Amino acid sequence: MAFSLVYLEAVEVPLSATALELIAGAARLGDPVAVTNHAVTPDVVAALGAAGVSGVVVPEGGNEAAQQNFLSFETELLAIALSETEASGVVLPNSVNGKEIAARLGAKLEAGVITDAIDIAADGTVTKSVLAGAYTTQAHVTEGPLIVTLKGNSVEFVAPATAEDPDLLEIPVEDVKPGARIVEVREKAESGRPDLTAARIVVSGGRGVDGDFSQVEELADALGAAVAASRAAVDAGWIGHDLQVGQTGKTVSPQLYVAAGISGAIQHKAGMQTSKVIVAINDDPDSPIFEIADLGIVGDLKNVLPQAAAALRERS
Ligand SMILES: Cc1cc2nc3c(=O)[nH]c(=O)nc-3n(C[C@H](O)[C@H](O)[C@H](O)COP(=O)(O)OP(=O)(O)OC[C@H]3O[C@@H](n4cnc5c(N)ncnc54)[C@H](O)[C@@H]3O)c2cc1C
Repeated sequence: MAFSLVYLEAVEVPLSATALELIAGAARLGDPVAVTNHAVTPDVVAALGAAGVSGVVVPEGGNEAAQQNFLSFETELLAIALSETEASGVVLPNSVNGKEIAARLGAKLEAGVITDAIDIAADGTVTKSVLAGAYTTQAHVTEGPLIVTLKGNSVEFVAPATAEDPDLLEIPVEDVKPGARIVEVREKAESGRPDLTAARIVVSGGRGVDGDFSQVEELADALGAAVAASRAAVDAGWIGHDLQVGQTGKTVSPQLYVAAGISGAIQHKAGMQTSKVIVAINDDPDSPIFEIADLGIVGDLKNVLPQAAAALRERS
């Protein structure tokens, strides 16, 4: 049987559900060989063997270089592991880092990359859920080994009847020349507001805020709510990406979602339409956001938001 690689970001005993699902995904393509960017203990190797992994690849001499190299170290490690094992594909987690490594590896090897996979078939056909789950598509790479990032909870892991006794291969990773260097790490200041995905109330602003989130924040603070945003507001640089709601942002389902100056594009709705009560504030009465709103206020958010915040403060 041909080999496949599975990239594991962290491996410890017991193996996480994510690691086991990734191993199961890789096993569809071949005999799985685990690759990780740090040294592993014998009990980790044994646990990987029990999960059906036939080989474990780690960097020789540890991963000190990995800390400085913005994932080019991991990319290089996987590229060498691919050439050593002649694996038919690499399965990575569908995380930010997993996708970044997949993209770098694809560019380096001129190989096809498929992200957001929910299934992998033995012939390399990959199933993806797209447009906020509205469609399922199947894709096949046409160049190089298959590089795929697999979403969590999509492939079931079944423990093999017999454990493997994996070989541990330490690969020297050289010549990783960083194109950039981290010069300072600053902790983000706490906003004091609830975490967006756990908040019971969310006040969200879109392009309609026109660069000024202060009134959105004022209403959020009067309600004890989290602040969120549409992608238009995030792309304009008015607020951080971590607060984006929607298909390519966070999915929220609070008791109350206030959408101010947001038109209600399908990609935004994908992240908030299961909210219990939706209040929309928009100056265009024909805006699609009103189709899903429980309460619609047609008006300029610059008038509506401060009035709502003042009324709430009077009550408290
Ligand atoms: C692959 C893909 C993924 C995407 N992922 C996301 C995602 O995760 N999240 C997301 O949000 N979008 C996403 N988008 C973008 C999405 O299609 C929309 O472009 C975006 O949601 C629009 O943001 P908006 O509603 O803030 O802006 P607009 O659509 O421009 O709407 C602004 C609204 O504000 C109203 N308005 C203007 N001024 C005022 C005022 N003073 N008072 C009251 N109302 C006012 C306008 O009437 C309008 O309805 C994605 C798009 C693609 C193609």
